[in-house]
Amino acid sequence: MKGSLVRGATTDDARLLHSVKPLRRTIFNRVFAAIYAPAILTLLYYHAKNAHLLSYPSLILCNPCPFILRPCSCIHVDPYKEPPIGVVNTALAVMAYDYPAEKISVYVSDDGGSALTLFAFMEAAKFATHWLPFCKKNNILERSPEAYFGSNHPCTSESEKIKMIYESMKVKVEHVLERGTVGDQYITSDQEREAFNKWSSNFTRQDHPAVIQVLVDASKDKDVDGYLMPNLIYISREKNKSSPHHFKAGALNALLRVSGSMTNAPIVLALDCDFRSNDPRTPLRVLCYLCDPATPPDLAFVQFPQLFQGINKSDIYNAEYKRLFQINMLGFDGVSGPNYIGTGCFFRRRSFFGCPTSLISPEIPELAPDYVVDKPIQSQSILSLAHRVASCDYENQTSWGSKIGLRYGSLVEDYYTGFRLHCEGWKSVFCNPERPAFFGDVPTSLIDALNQQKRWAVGLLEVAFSKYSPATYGVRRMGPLMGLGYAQVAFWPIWSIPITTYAFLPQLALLNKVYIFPKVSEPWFFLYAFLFLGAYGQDYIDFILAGGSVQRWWSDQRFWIARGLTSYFFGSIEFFLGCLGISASGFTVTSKAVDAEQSKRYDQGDLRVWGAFPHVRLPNVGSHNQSDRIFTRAR
Ligand SMILES: O=c1ccn([C@@H]2O[C@H](COP(=O)(O)OP(=O)(O)O[C@H]3O[C@H](CO)[C@@H](O)[C@H](O)[C@H]3O)[C@@H](O)[C@H]2O)c(=O)[nH]1
Ligand SMILES: [Mn+2]
Repeated sequence: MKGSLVRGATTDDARLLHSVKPLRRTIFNRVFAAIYAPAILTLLYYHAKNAHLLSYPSLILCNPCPFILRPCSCIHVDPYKEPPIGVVNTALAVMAYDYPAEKISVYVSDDGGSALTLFAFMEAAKFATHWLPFCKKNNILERSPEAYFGSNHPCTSESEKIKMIYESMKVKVEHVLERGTVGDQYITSDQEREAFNKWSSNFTRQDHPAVIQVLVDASKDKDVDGYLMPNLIYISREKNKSSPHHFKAGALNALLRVSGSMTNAPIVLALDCDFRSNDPRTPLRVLCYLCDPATPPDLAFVQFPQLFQGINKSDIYNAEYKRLFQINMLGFDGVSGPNYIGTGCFFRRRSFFGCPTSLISPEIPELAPDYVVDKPIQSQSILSLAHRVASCDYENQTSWGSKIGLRYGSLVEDYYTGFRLHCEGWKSVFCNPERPAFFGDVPTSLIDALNQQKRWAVGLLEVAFSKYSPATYGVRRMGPLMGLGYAQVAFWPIWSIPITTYAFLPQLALLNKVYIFPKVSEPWFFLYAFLFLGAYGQDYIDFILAGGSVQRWWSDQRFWIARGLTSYFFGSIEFFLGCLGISASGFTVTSKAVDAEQSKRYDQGDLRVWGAFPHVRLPNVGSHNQSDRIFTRAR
C-alpha cells in the first residue's frame, strides 16, 4: 500500500507528465490508527465485563401502523427544478474548452424530455457562435457566461456586446419557461419547427419517443470568426411506462450508446447539469494521465473533487462533504484510486466494457469502444442507429446495466459503478488541481439537503445488502483496504441507529438513575476521554488541513447528528420497506432553482425547516447565545 497521495499533473521536471508523492501525514494517521484500534477493543472488553451491572428500564413499544406506500417509478426531472439556463451554462463552458473544437462533442441528456430545454439549447447554439471565439481570443478562464459576467471582468466594447447577446438569450429562455411553451414567434426555421413537432399532444415526461437533435455540427457549423465549433447534440431518450428507465444510470447508458453511435470518442466526461467547468485546460490535464505511456492500461477514470461555490459562511446544511469528496479521496488514491462521484469524471470509454484484460463486446459492433465512426453525424444511417440505441427496450436481453456501462440496482449509481469497476481490476486517480476544474451548486433549502441525503442512504444500503456488498464481495475482490473503505460508506446510513440511541439514551439513563459512563474518578474514564477526543481531534485536523474553517467543521458535526435522526433514519426505513416490497424509491432530483428570498435566507444562514413550519434559526458558533441544543429559538 502506498498510503495517501498528493498528485500533480505538472511538475518542475518538464519531462514528467504527472507525479505522485505520499502525503506527509500518512505516518501520523497510521500511528493514530494503531493506537485507536486497541482502545476501541478495550472499550468493548469493558462493556462486556460490565454488562451485568446495567439494568435498563424496559421499554415496550407497541404501535402497529397499517399503512402501505404506493410503489412509484415516476421520473422527477423537470425544467423547473433544473432551470435550462443553468444547463446551458454547463454545456457552453465545456464547448469552450481549450481543445481542438472538432474533437469535442457535447451531448446533453434531457431526462425530463422538455421542449423548453431543447429551446434553450437551440438558443445556446446561436450564442455559442459569439461566445466561443470571444473566450479563445481573450484567453478567458471563466468560460461559463453566467459566472464570467457575474465576476469582476474587464469591460470592453466587445465584452459588453457579448453580454447583451447573452442577456437577451437569457430573457428569451426565461420568458419561454414562464409561459411554459415555446411560442411561434421564437421559432425561426422549419428545422426548428420540425423538432418541436415531436412534442405532440400525447408526449409526456414518462411516455415519449426518443428526441435526438444535432444543434451544432462540428463538420460544418462555424462561429462568427469562421472557425468550426464542437458538436452539440440534444438527447432525450425514449420513455414508456412499461420499461424501467433506471434513473440517472439509465440516462447515462443511453448517452454512452448515442455518443458511441455518433462519434465514439475514447474519453468521456460525465458532468451534471449543476456543475460547470472552471478551467478550460482541464482536458489537457486529464491527458497527462490517460495518455502518458507510463500510465498502466488499467486506468479507468480521472476523478476531480466535487467543490462548490456559493456555500454560506458556516455551510449550514453541511453541503460541502469535505470528508467524502476531498479527504477520503486522498486515502483511496493511495490504494486503487478514488471512487466515481457522479460528476467531474473523465472515463476511458473502454472501462465500461469489461475488465482491463478482457473486453466484453456490446451486442452491436458499432458500440464497441474501439469502433471508428466514419460517417457524418447527420447521415441517415447514423441518426437511425442513434434513435435505435436510445429506445427504451434497447437494453432488453443485453448486458447494459449488469456488465456493460453504468451499473443498475442502486440509487447511488456513481458509487456503485465506481465500486464495480474497481472490483473488476480497474484503477482510478484523483486530480485536485490548485485552480478547481469544476464548481457545483449545493442544495440551499433544508428539505432539499435532507432529501438528497435520504436518497443517498437508500442507494448505499442497496449496495451494502446486495450480493456485491463491499464488506464481502468487495473485500474478496479488492483486498481489505479498498473493501473496507467502500464498506464504510455503504453502511453509513446505519449510523442512524447509534445516533438515535444516543439522542435518547442519556436522558432515559438520567431519569432512571442508570450510569452509562464511568465516573471521572475511575481510570476507565480516561479511555472514554481518549476515544472521544481522539476521534474528534483527528476529524478536526483533517478538516482544517483540507482548508476548512472551524465554523464549517462545527456545522459538519451538527448536521451529521441531524441527518442521523432524519435522512439516514428514514432512508433506512425506506430501504427495508423496499426489501419487503412495500415501497419503491425514486430519484428525486435536487432542486437547482433558487428564488431570491430563499437565496437571501440561505446567505444569511437561516435554517428553515419547511415552508409551512415556523422559522427556526441555528445558533452560530461563536455567537454569545450559543446553546448546546439544536433547533432552539423558534421565531
Ligand atoms: O432520473 C434521473 C435523475 C437524475 N438525472 C440527472 O442526474 C444528475 C444528478 O442529479 P441531482 O439531483 O443533482 O443529484 P445530487 O444528489 O445533487 O447528485 C449527487 O448524487 C447522485 C447520486 O445520487 C450523483 O449521480 C450525482 O453525480 C451527485 O452529484 C442531474 O444532472 C439530473 O438531471 C437524470 O438524468 N435522470
Ligand atoms: Mn446535484
